[in-house]
Amino acid sequence: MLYLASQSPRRRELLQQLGIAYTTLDVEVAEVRAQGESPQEYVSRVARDKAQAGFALVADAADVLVIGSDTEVVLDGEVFGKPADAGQAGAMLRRLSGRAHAVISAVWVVGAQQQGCEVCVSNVRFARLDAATIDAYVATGEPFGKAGGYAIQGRGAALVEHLEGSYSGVMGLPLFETARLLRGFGVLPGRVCPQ
Ligand SMILES: Cc1cn([C@H]2C[C@H](O)[C@@H](COP(=O)(O)OP(=O)(O)OP(=O)(O)O)O2)c(=O)[nH]c1=O
Repeated sequence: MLYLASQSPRRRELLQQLGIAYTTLDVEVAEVRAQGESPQEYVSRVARDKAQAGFALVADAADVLVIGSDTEVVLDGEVFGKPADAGQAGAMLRRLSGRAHAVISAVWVVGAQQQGCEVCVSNVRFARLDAATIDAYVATGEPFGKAGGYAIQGRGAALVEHLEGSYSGVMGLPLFETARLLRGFGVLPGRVCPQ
């Protein structure tokens, strides 16, 4: 039985693209970067925490696998989570304007016998945004609940000049990496051949 430990509608929608049956679990984990933790270590740890919190809810059932994922925007070593209010959203978008940033997405699969993870890093360059563009975008409400205060799958697409990496990873669940991981657990058939 496959579970997705996520309340994110984007992740639920993305996982459906792989054509596998799964059930969602609502988990709440603290997203606080520990001292000395690199952005990548932090994102991976939070994704693992989510998968493990989900696993704790269903561990009694047989053959359980739980997916957990986390996505953060990173600029100059600083991790941008989800903006708490319009002021924070505007400040994040001003920082991202005219520059490239990394979007790190980690996915963990946790089972009783086995666990594994993949981390996906994409590079996103924003166009230079004037104050009116930022204010109008924040006013749409789209930045809320999104790492870095934008949604590439929504109106935020108009801010993104260039993407190198994984579109699904930026959106919240890197599907190539997730599928590769699930093949390793026998949830999907076949395997990805080395180059
Ligand atoms: C950069 C970017 C992020 N996001 C979203 C994906 C994630 O939902 C969110 C990052 O927050 P997360 O903390 O990774 O996830 P979440 O709290 O929304 O969901 P859960 O922990 O229950 O799984 O930002 C987009 O939808 N589009 C984007 O372009």
